[in-house]
Amino acid sequence: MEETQSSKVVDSSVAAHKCPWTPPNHPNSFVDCDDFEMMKKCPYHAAHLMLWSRDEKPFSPYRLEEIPLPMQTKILMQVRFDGSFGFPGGFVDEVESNMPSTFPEFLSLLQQGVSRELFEEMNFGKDMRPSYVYSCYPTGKEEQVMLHFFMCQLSPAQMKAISWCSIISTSDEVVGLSLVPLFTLNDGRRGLPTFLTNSFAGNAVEQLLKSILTEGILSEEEVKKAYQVAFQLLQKRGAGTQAFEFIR
Ligand SMILES: O=c1[nH]cnc2c1ncn2[C@@H]1O[C@H](COP(=O)(O)OP(=O)(O)O)[C@@H](O)[C@H]1O
Repeated sequence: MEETQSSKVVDSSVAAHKCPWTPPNHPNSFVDCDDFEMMKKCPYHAAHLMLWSRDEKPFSPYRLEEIPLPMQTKILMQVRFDGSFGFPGGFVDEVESNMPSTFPEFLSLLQQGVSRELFEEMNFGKDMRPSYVYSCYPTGKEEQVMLHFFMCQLSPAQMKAISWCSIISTSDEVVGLSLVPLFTLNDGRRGLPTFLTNSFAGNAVEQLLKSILTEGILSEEEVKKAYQVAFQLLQKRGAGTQAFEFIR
């Protein structure tokens, strides 16, 4: 099909976040989408948000002295009611019931939706305007959900405040908060590889890895290695590779 220039979303912030590498052996294929005409045709839209911060001074989380390089970055994920990990966010009903005609309006609704979800789930960030990263959809599903991903960099103080805010949140969809271990310990498996063997909602693991790469938090080599070790760990457990067969 021929693409017209107008149907393509031309947005420099999207190009800036293009992932240089897609995880191999990705059993669920999620296809990147930057075509607004296609987005408009999709009946369901969900938006999720990665909150992260960069501390000036490196720190060793969990008082583990064996961490080869102390962490400087914190990435927040949540443990959902179903036991899987994901980012704050959810379905954005506003775009489903009233699809705007332009991409900027559409983005603005998604931003409002994801901030509203964040506030509901974590009691934080009501008026936040997070940056758009990219959109994609899962293939091979009858009911199509377009997944839109946003990021917002917080100050270290805001990041600290979040855990307090979430304690008083009344949401029953979130059962815990977690920082992502952004290191691999000397045995080559504890840390990020082990974290990646958890179950993740939607394409959260891909969103996480893309963000780590595009923000230069870890090198491509480190991310690839962690992903490969996680995959081997799951196979060794005889548990298949469920963590990579994302939950919808
Ligand atoms: O962190 C995430 N990243 C990507 N997709 C996710 C994440 N969490 C949930 N999803 C997917 O987004 C859609 C909406 O799920 P979610 O549980 O967030 O919505 P809800 O809270 O509005 O019910 C589902 O298709 C789910 O698989």
